[in-house]
Amino acid sequence: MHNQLQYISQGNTVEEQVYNIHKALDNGCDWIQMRFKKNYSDDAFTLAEAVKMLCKEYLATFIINDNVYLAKQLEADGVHLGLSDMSVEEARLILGKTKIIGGTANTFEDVLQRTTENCDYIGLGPFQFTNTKQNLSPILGLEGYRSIIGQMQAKNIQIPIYAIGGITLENVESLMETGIHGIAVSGLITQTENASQLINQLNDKLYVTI
Ligand SMILES: Cc1ncc(COP(=O)(O)OP(=O)(O)O)c(N)n1
Ligand SMILES: Cc1nc(C(=O)O)sc1CCOP(=O)(O)O
Ligand SMILES: [Mg+2]
Repeated sequence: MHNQLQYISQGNTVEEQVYNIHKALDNGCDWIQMRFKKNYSDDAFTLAEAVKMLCKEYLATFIINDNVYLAKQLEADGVHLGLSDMSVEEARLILGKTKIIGGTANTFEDVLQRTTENCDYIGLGPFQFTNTKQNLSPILGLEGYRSIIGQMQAKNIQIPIYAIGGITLENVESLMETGIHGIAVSGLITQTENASQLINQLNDKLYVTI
């Protein structure tokens, strides 16, 4: 089963992105989503090459946001697709059966769609307000996760759910209690002054052994 903590990278330049991703890897994050909104530029290819090498060095999972062709070209471990990105079906034809294809969902109806499309996981959000992404869908909050995951359980839908959107360390335990599989975070890890302590604390709350 997939790791429970995904770092979604930030940075306006290749250098900023590499710095932030290296910091996350060097402090214990083992699943990177390269999210570089100049996605179809030469810089994106340069960045993806560097991130692929870093993830190989750290034995981390490497997926790319939006750009399926780049993921294919770099033989990344997979992609994350939003509801207005390439279809999961088309991405699966391009990437093949062994690659990870994650999909965004904002409602239970989206979850049903992602399940029908056979996504490997769902990024369900936004949990709360965040400046990291523009044009957010309606905020879900804890009640939103409880409602959607309750509907999933009623229909025995078992696709892994990752909460995303404005997540802080204080939110993790209550989010995990809703039944999510894990979390995807961006700003929390990018902005921390103590990445090692933060990532250890996040992992302690995520990988709780009963
Ligand atoms: C894990 C995860 N969940 C959701 C998203 C959002 O993807 P998308 O809706 O395509 O928006 P952009 O990230 O492309 O702005 C994600 N990237 N990762
Ligand atoms: C990339 C993304 N997608 C979201 C969604 O709701 O689909 S929220 C989001 C931003 C996540 O970054 P941060 O942890 O800094 O809030
Ligand atoms: Mg997208």
